[in-house]
Amino acid sequence: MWRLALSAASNLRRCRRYSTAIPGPCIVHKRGADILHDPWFNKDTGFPLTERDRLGLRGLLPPRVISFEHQYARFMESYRSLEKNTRDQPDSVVSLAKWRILNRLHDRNETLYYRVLIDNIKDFAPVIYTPTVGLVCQNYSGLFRRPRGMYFSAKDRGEMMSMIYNWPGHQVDMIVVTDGSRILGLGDLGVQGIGIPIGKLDMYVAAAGINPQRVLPVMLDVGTNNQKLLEDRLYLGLRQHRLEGEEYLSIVDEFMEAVHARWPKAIVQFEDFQMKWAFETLQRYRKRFCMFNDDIQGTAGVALAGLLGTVRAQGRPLTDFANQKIVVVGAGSAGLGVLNMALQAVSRMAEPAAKPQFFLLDKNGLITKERKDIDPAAAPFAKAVGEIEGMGLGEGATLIEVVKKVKPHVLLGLSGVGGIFNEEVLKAMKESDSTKPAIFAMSNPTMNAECTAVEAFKHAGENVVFASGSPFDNVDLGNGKVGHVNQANNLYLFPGIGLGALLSGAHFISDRMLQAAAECLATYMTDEEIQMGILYPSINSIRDITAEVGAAVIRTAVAEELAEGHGDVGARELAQMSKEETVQYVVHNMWYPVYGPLVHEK
Ligand SMILES: NC(=O)c1ccc[n+]([C@@H]2O[C@H](COP(=O)([O-])OP(=O)(O)OC[C@H]3O[C@@H](n4cnc5c(N)ncnc54)[C@H](O)[C@@H]3O)[C@@H](O)[C@H]2O)c1
Ligand SMILES: O=C(O)C[C@H](O)C(=O)O
Ligand SMILES: [Mg+2]
Repeated sequence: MWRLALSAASNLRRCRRYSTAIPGPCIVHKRGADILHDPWFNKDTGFPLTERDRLGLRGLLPPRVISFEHQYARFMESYRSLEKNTRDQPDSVVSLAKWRILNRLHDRNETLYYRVLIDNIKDFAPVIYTPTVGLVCQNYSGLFRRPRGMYFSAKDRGEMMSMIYNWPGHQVDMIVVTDGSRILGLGDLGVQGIGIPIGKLDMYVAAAGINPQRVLPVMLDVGTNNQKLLEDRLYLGLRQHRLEGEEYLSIVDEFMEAVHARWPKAIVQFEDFQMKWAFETLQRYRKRFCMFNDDIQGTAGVALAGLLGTVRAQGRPLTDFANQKIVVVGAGSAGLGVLNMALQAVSRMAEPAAKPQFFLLDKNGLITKERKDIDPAAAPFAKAVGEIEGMGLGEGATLIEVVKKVKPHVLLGLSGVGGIFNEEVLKAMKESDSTKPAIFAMSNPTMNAECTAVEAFKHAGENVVFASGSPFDNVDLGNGKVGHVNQANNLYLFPGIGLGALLSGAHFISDRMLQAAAECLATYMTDEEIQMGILYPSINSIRDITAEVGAAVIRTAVAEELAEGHGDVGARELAQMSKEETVQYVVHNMWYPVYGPLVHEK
């Protein structure tokens, strides 16, 4: 039954390539230059003669028809020559030049753009995503040429319900929204933070096969507290300090209601909100809308999968996770998200009396119950002083003191502070109680990483398991040995969480759906890979892992009776699918960039 629905769905999808959600003839209603200027329809020199004739394109293009493959090769050639020609220039200049050439293609021809992105994801992810996206956000006002996505500002109060209809796409499946208040580890970048939703949604298209016509990057511009930006004459956002309290929430409320009114089934991913609003909005909306916070929940799942991998790497059973001493540096949305999920995992796998050995530090050092004005979200992880004074530790102990005294199995950074795992701290990790100590320097972009891969292997020893949020090259340890670098980045989960939630039709995203996503990622790697220190799959197989994660999310939604189905495939059909069939169903729903016909053949 669902197979029928599947083939109907895939026919419809082919049709949708050019006709949005409306079934019927796959014919473009635009003509002439309007088609060439629409990146969704544009094929550049690839329009066949029949289309040139019938769509009023004759004479608007050079006469020779160039195949898609040829166009692809031409683009890659210009990209490679740009790499060659900029070899001696500073990294930031090269990165921005690469971003520009990709962005220009994105603006002109989406089909070709997404194909080169999918096929070269390992090379291009660092350009459209972390680390270059950070640089792009920092320079956004100067780089701005064409708008992408939607901007709702504090000045739009009361107007959002009508503004949302200004978006030209009929259907939106996936929205990534930010208020720009904590962009990677770069702080408050105001309206310039729009680069993050754009980059995340590019990953949604590449990894999850979300149709690019159905994605919507959103900036909620409620002002900025970044004085430099407020004084920058090129700054494109509101020149006012950030709204606070109820004023702030009323803007986010209005936006969420407008989105829900127009696209009730769209998934909304909150991204790079400062901690207080990250937690507050998650709590406020998570049962009312199908939404999640990637920095809290996506990051947690990826980190947990990596942490379970480090237990396997030590040759220990997974239940030993409960005994791992984990030092988390950074008590923000990401660090607390990780600890909350790790706590849930411990309580699932260990004796009820098991006491997780988590140590949490923020900018004021080790957090204990003696901490004044402790953030309620951090309170469950604050150490009782009696528990640690025997180790010679107390409130506010420094990172080096904690590492020396605790001898942790894992040192995990989500602090946003570059280089905080300095030589002394890394050397202290040599005394870890683990045979394979793990160092996770998860802060982004690269310059904010707590340490580099080279530093970790050099100072903490060659047997460490290393992961970073932004990519580093593997490290040559000499004698043919390689120090493997893992990218512990939420990109391994958010596309599958979003796609799984969408296809399940669940009206909210439950903890168990998120746990299923993390467990799926954790079990993806073989023992052999794990032994080599490889905790996550290659980013080249991101579509594959996303299909598995998406299926795990759907199956959990079904098991929890939250799934309502999507399109032609109802809850009952989802429930009848085997695990493999669910994966196939997800794969079938992934959009893939090819030039489709724009006119009927006669
Ligand atoms: N790899 C990933 O997938 C991933 C996901 C989410 C966030 N991140 C990164 O994590 C970082 C933090 O994100 P967040 O949302 O939690 O930010 P946040 O602002 O909510 O939290 C930052 C935390 O770090 C602490 N901190 C600051 N300076 C410190 C110091 N010197 N020593 C110890 N702690 C210190 C702060 O007190 C705060 O608790 C960012 O760089 C972000 O890019 C990475
Ligand atoms: O954007 C990323 O690369 C990961 C994460 O969401 C972050 O905020 O750093
Ligand atoms: Mg983020």
